[in-house]
Amino acid sequence: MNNSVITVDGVRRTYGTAAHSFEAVRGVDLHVRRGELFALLGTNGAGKTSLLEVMEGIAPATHGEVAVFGRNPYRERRAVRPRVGIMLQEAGFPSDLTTAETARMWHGTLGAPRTVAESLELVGLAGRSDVHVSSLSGGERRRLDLALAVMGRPEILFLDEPTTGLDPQSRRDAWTLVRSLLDDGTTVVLTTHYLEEAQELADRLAIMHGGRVVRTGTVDEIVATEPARIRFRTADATLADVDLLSALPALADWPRSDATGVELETTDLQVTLTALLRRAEDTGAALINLDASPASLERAFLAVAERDVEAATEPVAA
Ligand SMILES: Nc1ncnc2c1ncn2[C@@H]1O[C@H](COP(=O)(O)OP(=O)(O)OP(=O)(O)O)[C@@H](O)[C@H]1O
Repeated sequence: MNNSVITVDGVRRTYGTAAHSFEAVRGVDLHVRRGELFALLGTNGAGKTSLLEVMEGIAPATHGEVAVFGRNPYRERRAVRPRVGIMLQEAGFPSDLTTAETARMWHGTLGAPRTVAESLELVGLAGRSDVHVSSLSGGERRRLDLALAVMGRPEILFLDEPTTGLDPQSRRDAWTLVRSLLDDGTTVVLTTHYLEEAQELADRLAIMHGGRVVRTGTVDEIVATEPARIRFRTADATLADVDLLSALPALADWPRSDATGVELETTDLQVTLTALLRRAEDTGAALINLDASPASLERAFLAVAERDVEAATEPVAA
């Protein structure tokens, strides 16, 4: 982990005090490597923003340690902040300034920034320079946030739901910009609710639920933790019999069969499917609406949300 630029070690974050406290982050360990895009996914209220704010140095951890470039981002903010770019979920710009005035104001606070024109150009806002922030659309405001976050040529860029509210084309333009920053060596930490976004951009990701990281790895590694599925209907009683189906190879779970059809979960789609097709051929039975689908990041995400409900409702640690 020598190339880690961020390490998070046993981090907890509690809001409020005593009887009214709520522990939003419940002991997280992770690291982010130089030059990678690390995505934080999670259910609503999972603790992504709470954790991100600790990594950004906006808030201290209640317990545990965070190091960014080997320094505490909260206590050593002066050393760390100039090297990072932050795009919050809500920026709150003065609405009576124009886009260009807002960008110029931010420009004045930075060390060796990109020009205002270049920054606005990068996010496709060059043509909106003279428009008041109050007149920008929600998506345009997100793009202005992004322009300011990248203006200081950060080594690490924190993006909290950067493409929420963007239309599909603007979202893809944002991905192109993020990819070009990665090509230039920028490290990116991003939270998102768009699994497609994580799939497109992330080198590694963590799925949070109930204040904890419950899955971490590459997209392929996380998807590999989930079984593939085979579904079909059949008029043949033998093929729908769960006891007989349970003898199929590589099943991950007991087969399910009801009036709507049969569902099989398998750790090896090809092996199970081949055996099923052979059995259908031997008996001459038709497999109606046969559907075989590999595991997906979406399935892994939904499984986390379903299986780990207890983690979310567990009492707060003292
Ligand atoms: N200032 C606060 N005071 C008390 N509780 C808070 C505060 N901020 C957040 N929380 C709670 O902490 C939990 C985690 O919130 P957080 O915003 O970190 O989640 P998230 O994963 O970013 O959620 P979302 O995907 O909905 O944006 C939530 O239950 C939230 O209600």
